[in-house]
Amino acid sequence: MTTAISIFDTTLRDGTQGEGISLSADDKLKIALKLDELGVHYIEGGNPGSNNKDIEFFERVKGMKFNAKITAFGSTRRKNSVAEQDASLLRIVESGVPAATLVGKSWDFHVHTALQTTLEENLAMIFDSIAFLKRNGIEAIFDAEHFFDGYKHNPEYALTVLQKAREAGADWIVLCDTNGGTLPGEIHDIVRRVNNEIKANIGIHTHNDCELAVANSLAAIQAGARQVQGTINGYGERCGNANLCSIIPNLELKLDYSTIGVDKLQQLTGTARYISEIANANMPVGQPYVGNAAFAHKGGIHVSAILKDSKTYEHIRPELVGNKQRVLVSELAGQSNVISKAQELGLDINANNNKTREIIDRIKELEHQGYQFEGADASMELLLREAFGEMEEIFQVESFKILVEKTNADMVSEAIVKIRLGDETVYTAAEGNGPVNALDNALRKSLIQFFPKINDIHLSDYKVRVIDEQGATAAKVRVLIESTDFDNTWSTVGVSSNVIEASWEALVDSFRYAILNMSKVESNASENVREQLGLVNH
Ligand SMILES: CC(=O)SCCNC(=O)CCNC(=O)[C@H](O)C(C)(C)COP(=O)(O)OP(=O)(O)OC[C@H]1O[C@@H](n2cnc3c(N)ncnc32)[C@H](O)[C@@H]1OP(=O)(O)O
Ligand SMILES: CC(=O)C(=O)O
Repeated sequence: MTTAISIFDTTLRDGTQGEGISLSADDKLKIALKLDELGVHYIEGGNPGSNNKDIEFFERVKGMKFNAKITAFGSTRRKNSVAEQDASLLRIVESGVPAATLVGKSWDFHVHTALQTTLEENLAMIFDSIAFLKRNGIEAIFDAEHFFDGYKHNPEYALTVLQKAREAGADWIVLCDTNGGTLPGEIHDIVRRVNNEIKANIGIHTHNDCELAVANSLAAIQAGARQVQGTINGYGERCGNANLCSIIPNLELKLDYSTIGVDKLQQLTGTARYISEIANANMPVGQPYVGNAAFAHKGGIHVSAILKDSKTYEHIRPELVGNKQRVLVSELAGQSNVISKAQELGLDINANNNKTREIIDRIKELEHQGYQFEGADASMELLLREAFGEMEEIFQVESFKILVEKTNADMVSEAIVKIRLGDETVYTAAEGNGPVNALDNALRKSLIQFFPKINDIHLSDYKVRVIDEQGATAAKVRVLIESTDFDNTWSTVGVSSNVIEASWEALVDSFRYAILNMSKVESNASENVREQLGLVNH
């Protein structure tokens, strides 16, 4: 019989205390709906005593149906006052939530220094505030701030704090490692002792200042905690909160606890990426379980083995958390990487094909020159298709020219591009706010008449990296361009000692790739041009 662990998500509250994370009420609503789909049990939406955005969020969720309990956050009443008149507690009641978290001090040092009150008054603040929530029919979760530091300095007072919260009717007592400085062994030991002393539902809330928030949460659960608080992608104050994207699968797949269930677990990667988009925070590629590289294999020896059995280099099947295996092709590749990539693209290859060795040699040579294909999936696909003779010559570049004019008021770039499509030669000119933008506009203008869907494509990222720093302004540069058509995103690479040429190379690859993929699904090119380009299936 597996033990159930309650998952308490505080992405919308403690997550927004992370530097660079700021969510509108709309964003919060979208994230709350996504978290509800994932199956977390509590969604802490914010602090209605803090700002109007959070008040708006709670107003808007009032009429909506959630499976999770929408939870409001606040602190115990102010010192020397009464709970019934405390603005923050009143806002919580007005927000109409079924559950609320109240943070209270459990470290005597904080009572003296931060609150500047007596130990007795702090106990009264905790008791009064929890009792007030309970009188208003609200489930009360008590977050014992700095509990572990408090327990280490004055265990008797820290335990009295918990006891007070319990006497007032707290439904959960959550032990917080607020400063994130406690180690897993200490957490395990202290939670076990608390569990023996206090008859209550115990929870854990950790921060990642020693990069131990996940380990500490697991240690607490193994010592008897039954609720874990954390955030998606580990967003949160300073170094962040415990990352639920690691805690949930560790509990479900490694420790045999039940949380959201193994079916919902498959939504984890999608949820993490969706929330990172809304939060406008890039996910680290190597983020465990849900990162793009969590199951990406680069070394030739690894790839050779995973093709025989994925378990050789994967601790779980990526599909269990909604992620997928990826094979990267780079200078560290062996023939297995190329075979795998070619098979993924539906190209006909086998281990004895001499082409494999030629392709690897070419990739290694290009990477030696400065190309980097692991971050340029589309350029890699074009290279492989070309090597296999499966690449239609969609258009040929005959020439391009750029003029840059500086006037008093402005700096304008103009590009003139000459390309051949089938037996037509197309000249176009376009302006842009810089030379690359002008080239992009001119190339787009010449292609759009044949492929109207080009209109949907735009550059979503443009990165330049100096490869040979010693060459200074004569150094080689690598340009990586990311393009998107809203449904798909792809990346291309160009290398040259001239930044415009490198950008042009990446730009041309991006359009070639887009048109190639359009032709597979639906092309808007006129029949005549499609015929000439060999894009028509006879
Ligand atoms: C561990 C945590 O993450 S706790 C949550 C932290 N999150 C936030 O602070 C974000 C939201 N906070 C806010 O919007 C504001 O800080 C507010 C609205 C809560 C308070 O704003 P202000 O009234 O201007 O006070 P300010 O932020 O300067 O100081 C906090 C006050 O709360 C008091 N306080 C701190 N913790 C508690 C507590 N657990 N119980 C009661 N009072 C507390 C402090 O002693 C201080 O009081 P003081 O002004 O008498 O010194
Ligand atoms: C409550 C909380 O966020 C903390 O103690 O870290």
